[in-house]
Amino acid sequence: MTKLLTAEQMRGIETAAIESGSVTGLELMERAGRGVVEAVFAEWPDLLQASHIAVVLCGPGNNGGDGFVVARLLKEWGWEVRVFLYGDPDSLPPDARANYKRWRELGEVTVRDIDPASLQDDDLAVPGCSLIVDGLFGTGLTRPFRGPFTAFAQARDLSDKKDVRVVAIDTPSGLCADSGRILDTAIRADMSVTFHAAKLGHYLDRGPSECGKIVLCDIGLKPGSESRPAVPPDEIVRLVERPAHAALAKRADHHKYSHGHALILSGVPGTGGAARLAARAALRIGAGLVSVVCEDAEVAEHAAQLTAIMIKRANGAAALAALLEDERLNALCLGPGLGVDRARDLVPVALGAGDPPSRGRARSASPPRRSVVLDADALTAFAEAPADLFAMLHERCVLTPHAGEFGRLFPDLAERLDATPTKGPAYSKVDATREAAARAGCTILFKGPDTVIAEPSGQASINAARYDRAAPWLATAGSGDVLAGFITGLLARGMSPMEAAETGAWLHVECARAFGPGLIAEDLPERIPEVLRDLEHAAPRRAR
Ligand SMILES: NC(=O)C1=CN([C@@H]2O[C@H](COP(=O)(O)OP(=O)(O)OC[C@H]3O[C@@H](n4cnc5c(N)ncnc54)[C@H](OP(=O)(O)O)[C@@H]3O)[C@@H](O)[C@H]2O)[C@@H](O)CC1
Ligand SMILES: [K+]
Repeated sequence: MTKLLTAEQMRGIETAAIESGSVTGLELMERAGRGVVEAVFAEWPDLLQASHIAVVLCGPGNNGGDGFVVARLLKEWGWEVRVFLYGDPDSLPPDARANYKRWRELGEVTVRDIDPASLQDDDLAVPGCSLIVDGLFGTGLTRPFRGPFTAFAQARDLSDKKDVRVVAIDTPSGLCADSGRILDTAIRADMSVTFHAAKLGHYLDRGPSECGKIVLCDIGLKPGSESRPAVPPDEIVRLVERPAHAALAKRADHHKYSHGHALILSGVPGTGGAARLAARAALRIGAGLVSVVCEDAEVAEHAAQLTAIMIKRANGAAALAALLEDERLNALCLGPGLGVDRARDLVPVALGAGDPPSRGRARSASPPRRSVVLDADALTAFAEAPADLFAMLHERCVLTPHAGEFGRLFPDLAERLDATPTKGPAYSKVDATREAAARAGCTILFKGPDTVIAEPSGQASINAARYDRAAPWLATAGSGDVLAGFITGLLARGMSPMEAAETGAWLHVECARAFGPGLIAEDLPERIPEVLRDLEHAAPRRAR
């Protein structure tokens, strides 16, 4: 499991380790600085071949302390190093001050007031500079600050070397470690070296754009003891990773009904393509049977296009309710191409929230807990009255909003997420998705390149289509319909909502990456066989 931490969680782990006596803060800082230098040489081996010139920008906290360690190590390597401290040397925290003093035995420090009005940026134009080290702010960024960032921008622009590289210590300064949001302005790094575990901000929002490449440096912090972990496991956000092949494999002794029957509800004639995309995705991901549900007038359109996928007729809410008396139909998908009017009629029935409104019968005492994915129009249909939807949702539901749909159902959360952050830690997409899941009472998958998945218990994960999993071609019409279909198919196969959402999101990105440029939504389900084969080959071989 790849865990992602908040700044506070990281401080908790650091404090627990120091208090246990297993390590000192000074040792951690030394390992952090050394890790940065090793990462620089590993990433840019040409810098090893001769001595170079570096500019090291240090801030008023321990991030600055790491900067002084880096400066010392580069100097010992034979480099010429120019160090700038933004802050008062006498106010540095103890470990940073110790490293400031060690550096001062080797070289000068240009001290700057952190008041931007006093900046003398010309000094930063260091001829021949090959490397800029950003040690201004890390996990302790609490508010927007422009001064050193202006200075940094000038250092980069004024450098006469066009290939000057920028390494950020822990996080690019100005980037909120918890949310990936920028407090006013940020340094853009080519590489960010972070310690013990990546932070949420490395993967959320603007994080991936500002961090360059992420390098994880082990500074020897041991996990907390099982009985008293420094961070409760439930509070840790996970990065969604490659699913186990066993979770997706089919057993030889199973038949099609062992893998469930997924229903995809479709809309008026001419809009059925989205439902067919979702249905194809559900079938490819391994649902035993998949049916598109439509009204009489839409049968011809679907029949002309579908073969393995069946067609079931249901003219209106009462007919759907009758259809759903068959309990083998265990997963439903509503939304892709459904139309908001039809969604308003059918969503309550799909959720087992009583019979169709027109019949007016009392709500069933124990509605069937069938898995239901709501996407697109099925979400927009409740924009005027989200509470009505939340009252019907249950624990087997998954909502898959993009940012616009999220804003329609959770306008207050979206507003907080959209507001310009004025202090750190800023409100994050993880915060918003967790609150939304708690309010809705079901799993929420909040789409984007930084897809966040959360369930009402607070468990949360990020499926990042960034860094080495970037999939820009996923931004194409119908891609969301396919994702909804993948999740529905996995639910039909018996996965929990959280597992289905995570696995579906991971496979969605993997299929896009397997296809590459030129991808359209139709291509995504067709890549599933290749992706499943790769998973099988990556799985550890069983002992004979
Ligand atoms: N945790 C670990 O295990 C390890 C951590 N390590 C390193 O420590 C880093 C965290 O150090 P940190 O906590 O001292 O925070 P840091 O980012 O240096 O900034 C705090 C200072 O900045 C100030 N300040 C903030 N915003 C400001 C603004 N806008 N404008 C002006 N000032 C502002 C803030 O002032 P205050 O808010 O207190 O008034 C405070 O003085 C971490 O990222 C990693 O690099 C490693 O050594 C290895 C082990
Ligand atoms: K930094």
